[in-house]
Amino acid sequence: MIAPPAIGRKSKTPSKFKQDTRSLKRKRNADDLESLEKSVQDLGLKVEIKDFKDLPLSQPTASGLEASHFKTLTDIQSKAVPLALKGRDILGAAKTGSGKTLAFLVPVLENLYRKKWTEFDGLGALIISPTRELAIQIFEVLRKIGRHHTFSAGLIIGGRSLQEEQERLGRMNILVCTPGRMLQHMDQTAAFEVDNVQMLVMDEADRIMDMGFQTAVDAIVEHLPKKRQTMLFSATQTKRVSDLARLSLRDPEYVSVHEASTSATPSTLQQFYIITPLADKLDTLFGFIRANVKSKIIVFLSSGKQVRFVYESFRHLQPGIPLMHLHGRQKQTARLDITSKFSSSKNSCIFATDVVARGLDFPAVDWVIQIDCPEDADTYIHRVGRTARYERAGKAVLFLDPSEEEGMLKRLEHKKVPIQKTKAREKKQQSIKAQLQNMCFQDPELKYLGQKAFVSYTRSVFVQKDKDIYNINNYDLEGYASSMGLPGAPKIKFRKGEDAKKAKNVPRGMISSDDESDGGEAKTKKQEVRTKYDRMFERRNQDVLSGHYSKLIANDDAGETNDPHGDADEDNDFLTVKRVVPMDETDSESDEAESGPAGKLIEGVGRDPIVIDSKRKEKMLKSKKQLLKLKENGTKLVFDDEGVPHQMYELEDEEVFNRRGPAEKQRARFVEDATDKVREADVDDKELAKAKKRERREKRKAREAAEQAGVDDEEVPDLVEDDDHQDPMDLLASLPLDDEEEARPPKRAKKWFEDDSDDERKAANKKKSRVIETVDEPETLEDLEALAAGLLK
Ligand SMILES: Nc1ncnc2c1ncn2[C@@H]1O[C@H](COP(=O)(O)OP(=O)(O)OP(=O)(O)O)[C@@H](O)[C@H]1O
Repeated sequence: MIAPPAIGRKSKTPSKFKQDTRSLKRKRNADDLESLEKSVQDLGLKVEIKDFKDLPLSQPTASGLEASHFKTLTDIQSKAVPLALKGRDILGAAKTGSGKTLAFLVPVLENLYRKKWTEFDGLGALIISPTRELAIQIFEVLRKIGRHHTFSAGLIIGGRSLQEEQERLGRMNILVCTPGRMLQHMDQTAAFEVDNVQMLVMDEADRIMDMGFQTAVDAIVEHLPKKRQTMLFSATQTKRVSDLARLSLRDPEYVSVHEASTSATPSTLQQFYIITPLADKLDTLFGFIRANVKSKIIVFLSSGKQVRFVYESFRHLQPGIPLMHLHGRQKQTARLDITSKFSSSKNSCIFATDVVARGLDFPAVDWVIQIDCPEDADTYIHRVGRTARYERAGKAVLFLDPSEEEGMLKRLEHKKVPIQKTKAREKKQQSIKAQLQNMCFQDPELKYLGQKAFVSYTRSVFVQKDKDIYNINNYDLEGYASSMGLPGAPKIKFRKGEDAKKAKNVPRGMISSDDESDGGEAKTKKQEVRTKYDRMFERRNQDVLSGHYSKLIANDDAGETNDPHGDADEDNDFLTVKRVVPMDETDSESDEAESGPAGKLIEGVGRDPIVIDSKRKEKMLKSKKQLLKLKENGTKLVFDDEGVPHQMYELEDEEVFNRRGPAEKQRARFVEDATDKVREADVDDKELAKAKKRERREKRKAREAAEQAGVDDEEVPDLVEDDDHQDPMDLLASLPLDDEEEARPPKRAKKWFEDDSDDERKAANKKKSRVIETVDEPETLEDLEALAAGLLK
């Protein structure tokens, strides 16, 4: 300790005093750090620590926790935090909603703090999350409990320009990121150094280690220093997480707090399943939502298209509760907006894909409904984990097709998931089939969406690995299509050997679509007799669907391929029907629709047949003018006196040609003759120009003389040249130059965003204008990052 200044001594100057105070503070901090480090070393691992105040934590973390109202530790926290503070590698597994986020964030802040990490030390901790939403959530918790620290923290999840992110990266001490984006930066951002990273954390590690993310994670880990602390957390510990050699964990501590527990899910969670044939599940779901309008509900579906169809159709049916939808193909801004709206809502129902299944912490969710069976028991556990979080109560219902019951129950039992059978109340059941049919008839876009949803659902079932649960032949697909309001089930051919998990993570565009098999053709019941109504229905929708029609309707002649990316909204390559049509088949769409868009090869004269493999070509064929471009150019012929046609330029007989001398001489003579002709013509032109000039001068003189003499215009012979005789050169000279085109309205620069002034213009051009999609930067993300700067004092 430094002794206080003795009384009576000569008082110090203010600057000297300031210096002393600073060094005093520094010394005290060093002492504090030393004693903190000692406390951490002495921390016994046998005693269970209940309160955060009993942990050897720095003042900034302690006050951050207190300000966020975290007092007592959860089970996973009390086991994992002391170990992690001591620098041990951790493999943590604990039930959903049990507080894993703090279990790694507290050690991240503390360990960097004790290492006296500053902005000059660069990146100290990297936290990887499988989804953007989860990354944002982790970042928010970090911001809350780290508010009194001086570290800088960043969120690297895409959604803004790479360059913008690059500028920030160099300054970050703690990064929360998604694997793909992180890897992109490691490869492309020169100033981004990861050599100093002390801690690597993976939240929802099993998902990150899933197929698809594996390569990205491997590459990231390769960039990181070998000597570091690694922590993996998940709600379900799978074999893959235990396969740790590739992550170079050093003698990791397995912290699995609920291993001995009789259930893998929180005890406050009530779980039910209901047997509902595929063809009835929309009815059952609607009945359920109608009966629970005063609740907060999450409904899980298998694909983005399923989500969109159910959302759009239920919205029209107005069940009496606010509806939302969330899937991976929405823009980042929309996703953030919806997530926060659902978080703050009291009663609402959100339709979602597994993008929200992991880690997301929505407060006070009453029900989790899984209308499409999850791909495995782990996914089931993560989905139901969105309710009954941190000691709250919650309920979950799983819809099972009769064919899925046995297999799924076996899997759940194996994973220690207690679930009871229940039944929907007959009274509450309500069929919405007729309404959906009517809606699809009225709204072709909805019908199209339904077709896509049907296809993506069928595909999702087909690609499932667990054939004990999923067998495409067991489902009543025709009945399902009809329950969606569709006039029939689109026929689909599938590809063999697809992996559902892999397909989920692989980026679009990486899939080849041509190795198809007849494998499991969608089971369609006996061909129903098509009524007049059916035909009318199909015809009515052709205008809107024509572009999509060929992709969705079965075609036995032209091959169809199945893209495993049902989620891809614009997956035009999903069912691509390559048609070969004659060039003049422009009006044949309706006929074709009646008979099915069968592929025909019509050979155009002297030209290859046109293959319609893009929207652009299809559009082109509709316009005669455009079509002309595709046609062969005509040949101009000259007829002689006998009426015999000749080409415009016919080659002279070689002998006649040779008789006139060698080719080189003939060429020289031709050039000479041509030069003479041009010269003569030039002389004539000059003569003519001179004469005209003279004439104009004379006319001008005569006009001036007449004006001086005071003669009326009428009396003067017509001296003004009429337009017909105007000199073409003068006329040319009078035309505006390119850059003088003031009269012409300037072309509007292309805009990729809209501003306020656009509103007025749009209102004026309402009918004509095309909607320009806004490509806004995600506001909430910016806000978040601005807030993160709060960490950087
Ligand atoms: N010590 C604590 N005291 C009070 N509340 C806590 C504590 N730790 C976590 N919570 C709260 O519990 C909820 C769940 O925490 P968290 O999201 O970390 O769970 P999780 O285990 O990561 O869940 P999942 O496996 O679903 O990702 C959060 O709302 C969080 O604020």
